[in-house]
Amino acid sequence: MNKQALVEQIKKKQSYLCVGLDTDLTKIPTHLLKEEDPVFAFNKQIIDATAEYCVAYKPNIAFYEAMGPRGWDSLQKTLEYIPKEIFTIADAKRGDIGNTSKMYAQAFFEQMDFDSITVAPYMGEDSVTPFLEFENKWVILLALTSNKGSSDFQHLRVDSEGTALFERVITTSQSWGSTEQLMYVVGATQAQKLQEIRAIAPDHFLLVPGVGAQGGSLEEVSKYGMNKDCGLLVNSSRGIIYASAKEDFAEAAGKAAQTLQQEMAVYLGEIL
Ligand SMILES: O=c1ccn([C@@H]2O[C@H](COP(=O)(O)O)[C@@H](O)[C@H]2O)c(=O)[nH]1
Repeated sequence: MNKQALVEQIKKKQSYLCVGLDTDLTKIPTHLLKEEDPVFAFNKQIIDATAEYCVAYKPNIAFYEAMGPRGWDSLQKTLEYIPKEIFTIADAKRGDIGNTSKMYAQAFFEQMDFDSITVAPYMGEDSVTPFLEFENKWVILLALTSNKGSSDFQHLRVDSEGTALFERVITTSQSWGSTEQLMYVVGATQAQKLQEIRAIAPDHFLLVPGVGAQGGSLEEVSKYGMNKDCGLLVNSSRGIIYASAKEDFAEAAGKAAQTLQQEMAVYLGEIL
């Protein structure tokens, strides 16, 4: 999907919500365990209930890999079920020597037809560029993550001017790909850094996980992170898909997604 189509969806739906499909067999309602593919049965109902409120879905690949071949099958069925106009993110956090990254890129962009993949920047340019060789496919590079451990490396000062490693990741990688194919992950729990990030990356889309279960503020993320195109995809996984553990789980997920979308419409009203 290209940037124009993504921005059009955001305008049309008045939403920059990404629903995280982190489907865990131990957390889904027990009546679904009788289904032939409980994970797909769960995801299907979640997608039906939330599609009108979101512009992206982000299955975290770990939840599917953890189930072995059955998990990959559930992932493929889920991907095929997602409406074509909705942006898809393989949250896989890959990246390796170029020769291997090329294979990861083929797996997620050709075999599975995801629109984007999250990539770790740690191995540098030649580990990232193989993912950038696919038309209308996106790399979402980890910049400043939402977890506590982000302070172990990402905030380290890398020069005498006090530049933080996450800032260097952003400035250096900008020459690897355009704003039409490169986004950055910035955790919602790091909203206080968003103004600094916008100063060095005014035009890139940011994928912002951490609203909901991790306590990030949608208001702060929107206030400091939006750009002229919106420029944000804000993810919530557990806060939406496990809004209820009972038979009404899909209805509850739809309501949780709608609540976030309605708040987003207010913030979007100020710029689009
Ligand atoms: O910095 C990061 C990068 C990725 N994630 C992923 O996003 C979702 C968040 O799930 P919640 O249930 O809404 O907390 C999950 O897949 C993480 O692996 C992140 O949280 N932070």
